[in-house]
Amino acid sequence: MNRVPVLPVLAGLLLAYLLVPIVAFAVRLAGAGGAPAAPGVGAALATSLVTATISTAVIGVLGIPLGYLLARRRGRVAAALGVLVQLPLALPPLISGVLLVYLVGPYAPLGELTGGQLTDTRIGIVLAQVFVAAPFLVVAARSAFAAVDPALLDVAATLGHGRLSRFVRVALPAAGGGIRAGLLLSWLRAFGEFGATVILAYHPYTLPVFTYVQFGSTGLPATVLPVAVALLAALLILGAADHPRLPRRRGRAVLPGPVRPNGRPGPLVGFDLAARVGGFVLSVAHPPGARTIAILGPSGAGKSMTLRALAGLLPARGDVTLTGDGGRERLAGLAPEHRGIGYLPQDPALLPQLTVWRQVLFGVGADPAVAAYWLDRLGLTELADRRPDQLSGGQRRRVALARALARRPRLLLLDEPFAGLDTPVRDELRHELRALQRDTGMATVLVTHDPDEAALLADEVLLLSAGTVRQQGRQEQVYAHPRDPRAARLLGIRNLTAGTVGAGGVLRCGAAAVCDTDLPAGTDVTWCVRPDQIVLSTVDKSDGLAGRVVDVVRLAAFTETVVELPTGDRLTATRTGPAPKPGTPVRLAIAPDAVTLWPSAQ
Ligand SMILES: Nc1ncnc2c1ncn2[C@@H]1O[C@H](COP(=O)(O)OP(=O)(O)OP(=O)(O)O)[C@@H](O)[C@H]1O
Repeated sequence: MNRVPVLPVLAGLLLAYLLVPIVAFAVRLAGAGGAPAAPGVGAALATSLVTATISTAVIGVLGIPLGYLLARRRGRVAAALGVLVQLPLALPPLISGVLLVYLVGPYAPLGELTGGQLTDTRIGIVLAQVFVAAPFLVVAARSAFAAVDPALLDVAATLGHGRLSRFVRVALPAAGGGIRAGLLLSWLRAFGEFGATVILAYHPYTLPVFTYVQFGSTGLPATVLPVAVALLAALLILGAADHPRLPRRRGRAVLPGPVRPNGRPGPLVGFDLAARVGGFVLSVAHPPGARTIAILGPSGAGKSMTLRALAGLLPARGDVTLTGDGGRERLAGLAPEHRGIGYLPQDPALLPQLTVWRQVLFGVGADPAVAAYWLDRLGLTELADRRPDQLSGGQRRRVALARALARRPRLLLLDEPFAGLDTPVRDELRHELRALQRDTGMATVLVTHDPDEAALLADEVLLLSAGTVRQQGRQEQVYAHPRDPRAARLLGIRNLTAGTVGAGGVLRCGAAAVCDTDLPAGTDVTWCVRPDQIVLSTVDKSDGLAGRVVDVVRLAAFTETVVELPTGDRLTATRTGPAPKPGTPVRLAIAPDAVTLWPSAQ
């Protein structure tokens, strides 16, 4: 049995219902050999075209900012306003007209003030059309602005763009498609407006009012011409709006000679910040003494929030200080556009409509010669005329970096800048950033999950967990002496093993002594040793920890050998030479001073 194609049938039914009256009208018109004359139809059409266009302009100028603000604001007031602006859509237009009489009618204050000019004039028609048609634009603009990636606006702020500039240069182009659709709907609604207009401005006739008058006085035949004119005008406008927009042709970017920015060392960074977002409380501090800081921590620890607070994008109590040649500068209270801080969020947040070259010049005060230098340095010069959708992930991140650097920021904030990139690109970019830090002395705060990346790119490490600092200090110091097992885990330190201090303060693992401690016997501890500090041997020795190889992982530069001890604990040792096969009995020698231990109470 053939199944009925349900969806096409349903869609076809509605389509037929929408189109058949128009087709029937066209057939009738053709059969009659034209439409009888309708004196005044030209003037009515002109009135409708002019007033609909003026109304749409008014709606655009006022409604686009309203849609933007409604999309950006949260809370009950914004939600209530969002509902209220849609009210004219729900009201019968006649009632909208009656309501408007209370505002602009001849006996209302505004009507009296203007000598009755607001009714039965073209102004009256525009007022009626704006009231009824504005919600179409506001609703469309609001959802278009709500869909704009907030990271675009954040980055624009850190690139020096104030509120108005962010609206005009970032939000408007990004929401352009939705706004255009809203403006078209508003125009069409204004063009076809009848109910409110008939109450507020019966004269001069608009096309719908003219048609109604013709129908009432002479009957259906007299409406043929106005109906034909209205259909033609609406079709022409719809056709023009649907016309594919030709891509703007731009010449190739002409880059100036690159100029290397001066290499003055950046400021020392310090901060003491507290913020609350929803139920999450952030409290982070770092004394001003470092130029390159890495923030490490598990997912959800508050790392990105810390960067946003540093950039001024997240309201926070406390202060950020930059200490340089000119003394100590406090940033508290400064808007992000005035902080002079470069910010790279997890997403590169490139503006979709701009080429690479325009992208790197987007920052306020970006120096073209310096921008050309960074494009060259980051291998992007050949890509200067491409748009973001024509770039790879690594290239996009490079562009975002060049864009931030073209403004010569005092401090660069990087939120997991290399996450998701493949290993060669990640390594290349990491080393590029390290070279950049070395060459320019630029201050950076880097958020990362990767302890190796932190070690490569920062002198200081800040370990964050659940919104608070667990440990902070010089990178080598923190790596050598994690404060507790949790900090060790955050640093990616392996070989964390539980044990108990034995007689004479000796820590044993099974029968073998690991190291001496000054702890009383019976103290439970967690101890660790770095994999590269374990010497693994297969010769039959009596000293060291006996165990059996359970796994061998051959990495590019070395081999990891996982050894299971008689206690069931597993230790990993790294070596560069060949590794014993799984199952081989081995001995592990550990220098006592390579062991770090923490009493379990910590
Ligand atoms: N708008 C919000 N409302 C409520 N809680 C939020 C909001 N934004 C973030 N959070 C919470 O704040 C905490 C910190 O978020 P943050 O983005 O700083 O984490 P993170 O350390 O950068 O994590 P990741 O490494 O996964 O990016 C998280 O627990 C998150 O769920």
